[in-house]
Amino acid sequence: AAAPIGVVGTGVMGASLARNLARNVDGSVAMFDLDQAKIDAVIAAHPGEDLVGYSDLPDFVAGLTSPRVILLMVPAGAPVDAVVASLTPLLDDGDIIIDGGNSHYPDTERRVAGCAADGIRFIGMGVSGGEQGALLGPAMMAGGDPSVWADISGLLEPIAARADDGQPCVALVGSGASGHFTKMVHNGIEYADLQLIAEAFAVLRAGGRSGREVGEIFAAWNAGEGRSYLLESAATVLAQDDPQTGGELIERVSDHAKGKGTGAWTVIAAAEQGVSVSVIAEALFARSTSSATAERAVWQGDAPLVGTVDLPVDVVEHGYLAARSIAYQQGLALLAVASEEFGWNVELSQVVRIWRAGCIIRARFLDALSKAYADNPEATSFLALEPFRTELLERLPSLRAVATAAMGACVPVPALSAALNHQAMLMTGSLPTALVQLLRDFFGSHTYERTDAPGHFHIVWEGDRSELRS
Ligand SMILES: O=C(O)[C@H](O)[C@@H](O)[C@H](O)[C@H](O)COP(=O)(O)O
Repeated sequence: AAAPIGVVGTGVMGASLARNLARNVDGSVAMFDLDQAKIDAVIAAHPGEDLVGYSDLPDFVAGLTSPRVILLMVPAGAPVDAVVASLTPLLDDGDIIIDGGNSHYPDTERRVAGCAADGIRFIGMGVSGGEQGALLGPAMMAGGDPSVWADISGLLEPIAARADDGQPCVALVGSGASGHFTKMVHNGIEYADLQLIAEAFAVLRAGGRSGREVGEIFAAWNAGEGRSYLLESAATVLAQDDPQTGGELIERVSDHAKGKGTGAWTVIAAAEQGVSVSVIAEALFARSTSSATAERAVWQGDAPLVGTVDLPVDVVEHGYLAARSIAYQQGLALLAVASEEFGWNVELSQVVRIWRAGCIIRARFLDALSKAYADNPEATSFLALEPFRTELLERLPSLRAVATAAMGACVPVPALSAALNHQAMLMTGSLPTALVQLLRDFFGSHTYERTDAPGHFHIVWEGDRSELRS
């Protein structure tokens, strides 16, 4: 019998999603890969799972029910365009292509329009959760036409992660490329939280603890209000022995951090939208600096600056939690501004509801956050809403203590301090950026605004220094 859905790509995510679908949809799941051996390997490894493999694209397309639903799980960029170009001539009006990879949202906008011209309905959908998530229940953020969603939601809801209230962590978050933009922001927040955990790790280690001891502290934090997948994962990996030396694995892992692009895209989108995602940006640049081998080598001969940091563990915990909430707020602010800019009608309560399970940035506080957004859909910042406002104000002294102590001991904490600086700027009545404005007027006649009169003003700096109003 023909399959209700087909998956292109048998990599980690593609194969895991196909198997998850095979367990949850009525009928078989078609899988396509140019390499028949890869297909055979996946199917042979999972006998009894209703998977049908193809390495001939026309056969694969013919093996699908109509309207055809094809989920692409291939690397972002040219591979997606190549598959779409091969599929298009084989598909009929109304057939659906879902791009489930980490595609860049402008590419998705282009592909939606391109496919529409051929009568094909293209939808971009962010999928989060890694291999285990894809297999057992990912979080999925789709963006596009509600009529397309109506045709695919029945296939996707059964495979999605379930939050504690039983709701599937999948939805149409908005129109256009909002699905991939939401996933990009998810990844940006992931970058920030990974870096914040790494900095908390460095501060606790600078207090003379071993990696294993810090792991136990993270396990304790994970048992509390800060509960999250990344804290749980940090506790797990820090408890890992090195299979080669028997010592702590963390001691043998290179500190050169890599990235595949979604963090950079988030920072670029934020710069274009005029939104500060400084915590995410510092996390991105920390990866760049960690991998600046030649420049780091220049300083390796000099005496290390790093001193010791002696702080109560709960102060570090509260500092970390404050910075984490600021990173989430920065990401969600970017999503709100972009949704406005592009007319996507993204509801933040819906996005946060999806992030409660299955995805990498899932965390306990998202339950309360999705409720807070549902009650306050127009909220500018969730940190202005209770209980988050009071929590942040209570934790800010800890964030200041951690950032100050760390910087005093030259333990690099770019993300923690970015969070502190960002919040401090929001809470400061008059910022020194007034001088930036005046200097821009001085060297570039860019004009400035006054706090006591509407309009734009300019000083005739090279003349009689009179003030002109425009
Ligand atoms: O949500 C997820 O399942 C992950 O975010 C996933 O998408 C992937 O692991 C990231 O792309 C890693 O990104 P970097 O390689 O850039 O760290």
